[in-house]
Amino acid sequence: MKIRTGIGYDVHQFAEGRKCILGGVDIPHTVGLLGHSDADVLCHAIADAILGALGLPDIGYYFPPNDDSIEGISSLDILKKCKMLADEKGAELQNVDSALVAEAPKILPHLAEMKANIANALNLVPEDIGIKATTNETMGFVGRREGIAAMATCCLIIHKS
Ligand SMILES: Nc1ccn([C@@H]2O[C@H](COP(=O)(O)O)[C@@H](O)[C@H]2O)c(=O)n1
Ligand SMILES: C[C@@]1(CO)OP(=O)(O)OP(=O)(O)OC[C@H]1O
Repeated sequence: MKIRTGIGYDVHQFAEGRKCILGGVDIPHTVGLLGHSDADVLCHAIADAILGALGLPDIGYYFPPNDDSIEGISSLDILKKCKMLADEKGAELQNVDSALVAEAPKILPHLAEMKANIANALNLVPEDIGIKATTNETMGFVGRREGIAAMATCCLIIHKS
């Protein structure tokens, strides 16, 4: 048995006319997030944390940004793929922890729904999913409201030798 951890980080910029989807929740906001996918920066950081813990290549390897067939893909489906890859490796995901850095929108009112979505995609329970949010105290690109950053960690147990 092996215990492994992973870390993931992602950034998406704000853009007019896009949705602001975080943890699979379409959060009402004046601008949305730009991306080839649904641009769910939180799910992308979590996906990379899981892939890292599995010793696999990163999200862009499995979901190339130049692949037209995945344009607009739901990042919850990306998490489902990560769960499948974990299953194939005999890995049991234990928990995910994460942090969003954004001046706006307010994340707190949506936390429960976000945790439920992510837990559902990964076949975990909401208590296994940590999500924190903080502003960047007006500093840097996040502080200027140009985008959102997310970071995530995870822990898993690999049962196969
Ligand atoms: N986008 C955000 C940012 C923050 N929160 C919540 O507000 C608390 C205080 O944030 P500070 O950056 O001022 O320390 C933070 O702990 C979160 O609970 C939020 O919901 N959405
Ligand atoms: C899933 C992908 C697919 O294009 O999503 P993007 O919206 O391009 O987001 P990014 O975090 O820049 O890179 C991950 C990509 O693989």
